[in-house]
Amino acid sequence: MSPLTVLVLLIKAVSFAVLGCIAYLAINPVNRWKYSHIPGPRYRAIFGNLPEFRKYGSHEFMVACRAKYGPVFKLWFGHRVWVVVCDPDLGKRVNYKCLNRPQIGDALIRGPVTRPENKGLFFTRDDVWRMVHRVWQPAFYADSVHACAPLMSVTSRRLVTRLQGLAGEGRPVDLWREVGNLTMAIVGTAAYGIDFHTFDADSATQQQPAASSTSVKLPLAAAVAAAAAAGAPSKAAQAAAAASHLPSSMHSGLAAAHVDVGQRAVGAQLVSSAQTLFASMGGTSGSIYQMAALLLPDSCRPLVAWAAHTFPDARFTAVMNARATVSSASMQLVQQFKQRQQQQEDASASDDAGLGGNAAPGGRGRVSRSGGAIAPGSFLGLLLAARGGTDGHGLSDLQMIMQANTFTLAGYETTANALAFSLWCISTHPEAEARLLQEAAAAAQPFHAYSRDMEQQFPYTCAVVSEALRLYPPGATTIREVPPAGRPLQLGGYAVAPGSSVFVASYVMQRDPELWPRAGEFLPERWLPGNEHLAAKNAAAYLPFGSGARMCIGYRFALQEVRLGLLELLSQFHFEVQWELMVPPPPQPHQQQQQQQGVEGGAEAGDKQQQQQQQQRGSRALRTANGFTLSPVGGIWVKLEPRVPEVQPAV
Ligand code: HEM
Repeated sequence: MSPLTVLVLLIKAVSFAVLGCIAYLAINPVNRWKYSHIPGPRYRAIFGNLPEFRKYGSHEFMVACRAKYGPVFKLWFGHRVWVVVCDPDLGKRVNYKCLNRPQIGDALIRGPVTRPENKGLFFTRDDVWRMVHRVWQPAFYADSVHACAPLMSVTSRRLVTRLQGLAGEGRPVDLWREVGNLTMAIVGTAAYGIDFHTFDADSATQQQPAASSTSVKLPLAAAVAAAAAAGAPSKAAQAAAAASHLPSSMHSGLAAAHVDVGQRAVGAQLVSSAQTLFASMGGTSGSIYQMAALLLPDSCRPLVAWAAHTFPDARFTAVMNARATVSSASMQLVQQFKQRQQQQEDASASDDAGLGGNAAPGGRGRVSRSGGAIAPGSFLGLLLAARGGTDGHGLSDLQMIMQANTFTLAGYETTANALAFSLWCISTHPEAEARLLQEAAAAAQPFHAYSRDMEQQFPYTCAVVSEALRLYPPGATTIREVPPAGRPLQLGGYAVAPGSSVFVASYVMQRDPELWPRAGEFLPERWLPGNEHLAAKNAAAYLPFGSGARMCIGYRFALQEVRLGLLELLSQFHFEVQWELMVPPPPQPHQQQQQQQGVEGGAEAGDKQQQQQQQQRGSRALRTANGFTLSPVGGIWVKLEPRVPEVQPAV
């Protein structure tokens, strides 16, 4: 055979292989057959239901699918199938029966962080999850959380001071971003005992209204050049480099050159990086590579990861930089903590026994443990004291960094969204605002003094938060994987195959008119005694923090933070929503159908007027996107109106 013939044969073979792959992806025979018994929208090659997710948001598209297909249906995310459950009892079954989440968050990650023992709590599985969960738990015992109440109030008041300054300038502010500065500051003090300086005028994240808010300022652009010239990396730098997928020399440079947890700029860097990471994790928003990794079968992931790391686009680079920033900060926190620990051990070796090796707030002194609870700022002490790492002794630097990353990110985004949504609900419901103010005014300050009995002392405030979390759950779905080695999971008459990804659609259930009286209305009263007629018809229809063993570990902490933040902020300001700066919601699938029917059927003038009114009301709604979390699109723009005590509304 001549070389030319071999070449031609080779080209033909490769062409056939490529065409075969494309045909396989387009037809997707295995998944279509495997899930053919479950109802849902028709399969569309390559993209699946991605266009609908982009147009309406996956959460609103699920609402429409629930109405059309019933409580169990499937959706197509490219090649992949999601089985979606919108029934409270079935949802509970999924969350309680399945322990693990599918590995959907880290499609392009390479290196040691992909090892099961190095994942953050959210993505750990099986025995590693059990070990890591046990390590985290004391930080969220009731006593540990109550101990954080004063610093939550004090930090909220620092935001009040910042907002007072901004109010003087008279320009609108994005409340969502402002409360993001607050929740990141609380992570700093409550978890690490460190002031991240998120409120400093020269540090706090600057905001622009919707049109320009999509551009992300990269905090590391300047540092990368310096990083490249960095010297030999430390062990912890190598660990952090692995966590962020940058060469360790570069990472050690990043740590030295740019991210310094002792510096005032760190707060803005962390907030900006967290925003970049969450914005990219939605599946419909990240880089082209992230999208491809989610749409294509698992077998294509190594190829996509190779392409992403070899020819990174701007968004992928931004995500990598953001990961580097967060990991670099965690790395320094761990290093500093260990140094302080060592100094303390040297200074008082005789005190060591029985104290558990934790640091007090800010790393000064020792933590007092009562009933297993820990003092604020001691999270790293828990990690350091942990046993059960890979060598059976303790957690490695990389494991500690990954857990710290998870605390920082999980503690920032969801809580910021929950507080922003609560403030938005109150700002658009004056009667609820008046009632909340009345409750706040009746209590002696400081609010945090009541942290142990918030529900007795501030029932209406707590009801507002519960109702905001019902309408706008930052975790709009919980996700589980049917155990790959087990039997199919029976869900409402459908056998769901082992290894399937199942989404429990909290957002859909929490707004379902069959499950909630006056489901679409913001009615805090439904959470108060005497209003049982407004309560959920099935308690399992409410799961803003998930359910089962994998439910949110930080729920108590988050509720306390949001309630105190709400009281502190609302006692000082009325927030006037700036509608002209808000991004209007798109027509929803069901509304669009109704409109089309109206036009085709030659609707009367009265109907048109009604439609217009509906549209106007719709444009006064809040546009949300469901990425990794549910968040307000383009922010929540308000004018700050400081309250003057004598004009506080009387009820
Ligand atoms: C209002 C704020 C918050 C909301 C709405 C929220 C919601 C959720 C939801 C829905 C889940 C998944 C539960 C499931 O799959 O059943 C979750 C898990 C988790 N949350 Fe939160 N969360 C909030 C605040 C926090 C805070 C402050 C932290 C603290 C660092 C935190 C840390 C975590 C972690 C580590 C997990 C994974 C737990 C595990 O898998 O064992 N969350 N959260």
